[in-house]
Amino acid sequence: MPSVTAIRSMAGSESVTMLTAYDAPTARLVEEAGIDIILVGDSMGNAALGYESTLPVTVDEMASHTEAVARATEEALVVADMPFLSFGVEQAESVRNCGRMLKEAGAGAVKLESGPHTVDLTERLVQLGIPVMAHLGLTPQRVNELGGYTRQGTTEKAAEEILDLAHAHEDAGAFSLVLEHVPANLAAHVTDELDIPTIGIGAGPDCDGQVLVFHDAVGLSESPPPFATAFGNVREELQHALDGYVEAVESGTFPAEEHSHVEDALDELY
Ligand SMILES: Nc1nc(=O)c2c([nH]1)NC[C@@H]1CN(c3ccc(C(=O)N[C@@H](CCC(=O)O)C(=O)O)cc3)CN21
Ligand SMILES: CC(C)C(=O)C(=O)O
Ligand SMILES: [Mg+2]
Repeated sequence: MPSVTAIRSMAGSESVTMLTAYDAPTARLVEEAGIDIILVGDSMGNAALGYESTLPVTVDEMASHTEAVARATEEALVVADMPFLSFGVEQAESVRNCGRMLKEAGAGAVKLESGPHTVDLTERLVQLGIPVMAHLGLTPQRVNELGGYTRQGTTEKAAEEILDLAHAHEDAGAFSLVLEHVPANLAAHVTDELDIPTIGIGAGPDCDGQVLVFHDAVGLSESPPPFATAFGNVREELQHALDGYVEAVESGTFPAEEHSHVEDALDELY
């Protein structure tokens, strides 16, 4: 795994690449592509577990999927995305939940959807040896408060708040910062101001790195966010394969002779 120190040192020089993965075979593919960081995102709530949002994802689910990803990963840094209310209620409980991801699940760091309430927690986690990736801008766990997945930091006041919180989390010891669905000029400014790398999603081209949800990036999502780009059409490929399977079974062309074994010893009997 690249250390979080290696990731931190990429700020301003190399591009940091990050993608989500929620299972072992996906993690293997993502790693083979040379991705720096694999995020076991709580987006698995909607992308893989069939929930409407990320809110129902549990600590046990995150630990289980992080374990699967970590087992399949050798080179990339594995980051566990802490689910809604797994942190922030009480500090001791937050620390234990985050600690589990390193101690039991094999992650190298955790990500917290950040706000004024995560500054002290970030500092405490870093003190204990739990590296923290911060996340500002659109924080989807606040969807009920926000009323939708809308662009954040669009007024001077909101932009200043994001900049201040970015500084506060860097000072608290976060090793990197995700900026989600914010204006490109704000993201560029935050990137300029911080020493730690910024990793953008819907935040323009001037962050130190980029992240996307795997399903969006490969063209598997039915309704990807407007800021995502599909670099392939995996959904169509899968549909084609599945249609082919159904067709072959129904028409009797699968299994063919080469997929079957006739046992000579049984030939006389049956
Ligand atoms: N597959 C997937 N990709 C993601 O990037 C992602 C998830 N899932 N789940 C958690 C959050 C939710 N995200 C989203 C989802 C929708 C919009 C979106 O459609 N935004 C529109 C409409 C906003 C509104 O009015 O509600 C926009 O124009 O901003 C943005 C980010 C990003 N995250
Ligand atoms: C999109 C990234 C940043 C995320 O938080 C997730 O996948 O859950
Ligand atoms: Mg997330």
